[in-house]
Amino acid sequence: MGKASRDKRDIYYRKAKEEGWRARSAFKLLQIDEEFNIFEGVKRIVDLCAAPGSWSQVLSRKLYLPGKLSPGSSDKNDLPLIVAIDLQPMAPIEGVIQVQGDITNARTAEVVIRHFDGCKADLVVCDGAPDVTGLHDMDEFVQSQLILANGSYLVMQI
Ligand SMILES: C[S@@+](CC[C@H](N)C(=O)[O-])C[C@H]1O[C@@H](n2cnc3c(N)ncnc32)[C@H](O)[C@@H]1O
Repeated sequence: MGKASRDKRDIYYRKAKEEGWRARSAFKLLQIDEEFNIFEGVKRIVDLCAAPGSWSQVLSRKLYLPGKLSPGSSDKNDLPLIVAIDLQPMAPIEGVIQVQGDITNARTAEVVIRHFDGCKADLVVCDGAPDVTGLHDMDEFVQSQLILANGSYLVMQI
C-alpha cells in the first residue's frame, strides 16, 4: 500500500481533514493539554518549528479566539500573544504572529522577545527536529535559556 492510501486510512488524518487542522499532529498538542493542562493562564506563547501550522492553529483556537470572541472582552491587551517560528513561510492564522527564521539563532529569540515587549514566554512548544548537538539535556537547556521565563512550560519533541 502506498503512503498516500495509508495516510487516508489513518483515523487522525481523516479527523484532521474534517476539523480543518493543517496536520494531524494537532491532536498531539490537544492530548498533551488534556493531560497536563498546559494552556491555563498562559499569555505569551511560542511555537517553534511551526509550519505548516497545526500547533499554531491549536494555540489560536484554544487561547486567542475564545478571548477575542468572549462578550466581555474589549481590551486587546488581554489577548494572548502567540509567536510562531519556522524556516518556511506558512499561511496566516488568526492571532498568530509569524516569524520566518532559524530557532537555533539567538537573533530569532530576540525578535520573539521584542514581540513580547521584553518579557519572556510562559509556554514554548516545539514539534520540530532541528539540527542540534544530539545531547538532549544540553539542547533542551540551551533552547529553554533563549526564551523561557521562570515557572513556564516547555513542550518539545526530542
Ligand atoms: C514536523 S514539522 C512541524 C509541524 C508543526 N508543528 C505543525 O503542527 O504543523 C517540523 C518543522 O520544523 C521546521 N524546522 C526545522 N529546523 C528548524 C530550525 N532550525 N528553525 C526553524 N524551523 C525549523 C521545518 O521547517 C518544519 O516545518
